Amino acid sequence: MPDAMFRLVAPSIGSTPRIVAAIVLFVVFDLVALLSNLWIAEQVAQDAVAINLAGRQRMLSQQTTKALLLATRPTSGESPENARREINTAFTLFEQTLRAFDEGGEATGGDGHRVALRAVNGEAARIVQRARSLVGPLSALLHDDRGHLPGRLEPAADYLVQHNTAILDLMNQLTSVLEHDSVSRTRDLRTIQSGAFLLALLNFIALALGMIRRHRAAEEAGLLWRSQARQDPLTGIANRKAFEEGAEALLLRARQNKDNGALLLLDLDGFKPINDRFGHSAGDDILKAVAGALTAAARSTDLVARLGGDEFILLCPQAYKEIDIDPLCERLVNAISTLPTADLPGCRLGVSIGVATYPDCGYGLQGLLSRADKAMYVAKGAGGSRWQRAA
Ligand SMILES: Nc1nc2c(ncn2[C@@H]2O[C@H](COP(=O)(O)OP(=O)(O)OP(=O)(O)O)[C@@H](O)[C@H]2O)c(=O)[nH]1
Repeated sequence: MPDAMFRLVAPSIGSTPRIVAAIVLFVVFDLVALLSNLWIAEQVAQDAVAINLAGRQRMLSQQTTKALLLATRPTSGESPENARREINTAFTLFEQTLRAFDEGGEATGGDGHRVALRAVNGEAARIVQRARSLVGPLSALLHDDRGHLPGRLEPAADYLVQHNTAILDLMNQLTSVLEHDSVSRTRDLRTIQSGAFLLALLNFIALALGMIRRHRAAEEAGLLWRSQARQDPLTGIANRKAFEEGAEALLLRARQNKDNGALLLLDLDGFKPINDRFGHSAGDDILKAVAGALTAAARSTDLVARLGGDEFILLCPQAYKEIDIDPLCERLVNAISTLPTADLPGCRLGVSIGVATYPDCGYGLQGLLSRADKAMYVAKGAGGSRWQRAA
């Protein structure tokens, strides 16, 4: 991911409180998506029941009409008693369902179980109210004072024949409006669900990016710390620890391959007077210049380090005795003795170099160091600004 985008999406999520906040948000968004899913399923189930019952109202209305006609104008073989029972059952169900649509409450489902209906609203409520006012007179005609079917049903049959089409039409409208409401309610809920899912996803991405960012920062801090722990803070070249690690690995390889090489231990001559006469910072500048001169003179495969004070060291793999080492030492002595000291009048800088070669002095780092140290003191004792190979 490009860095600019990374910064845009996860501006400062790397800190612990922000990661915790992002995890909490992730859980919340996911819960919203889950709950809206359950809510949608529940709504769809309730809508299906309501649509089904609205459809059944048409059938009940037809059934009541037919039974009323049979009860009032019996044809051959039809039992008026059965018809009266059917009127009672069908019309009671019809009325009960219409009331449940209007006021909310229980109705009887197709399988005889009780089902809870929500009161409909909007256009559906207006249709239900119109239907109830249309059915109201019929209800009065079909129930006597004790709530039973009256003896004479002709007025009810006439009323229903007259208004059945209108009632059927209203029940058709109710079914369509309920279907339409259900579709748009489901669509709205889906939008909420998709939004919650999208937010959860974005939050997850931000969270993941935040963690990557945190991981990267920790890695960078570790790298910086490791490089600082291996660097001489004044000169910027490797310190003793880094040199020892690198040299051990190099000498191990050299031992396995039976390679030649050399360890050069360097100690400046005449450094203390610079410090004493011109101050510590003038001495620091000299140490930095020496480090630069050594690095410039060394090959890219050589290890160059400052051991401390005015002591430096070089490990030169695959350096062949005099052929390579003498010219290198000469270059180093010249480079250091010709460092610009114009603003340090009366000071002469030089360097004494002790050289221990391998395999002659062995492949062990400590052995090479001690032989080079002794050789360096011989060079210094002989007046400095020279090199000496270990005996
Ligand atoms: N400016 C500066 N001086 C340092 C630093 N580390 C050590 N020194 C000084 O380096 C000097 C080293 O002393 P010597 O080794 O006697 O210096 P020298 O004059 O070259 O003497 P020989 O080595 O005997 O030739 C001491 O004065 C230390 O205080 C440093 O980081 N910066």
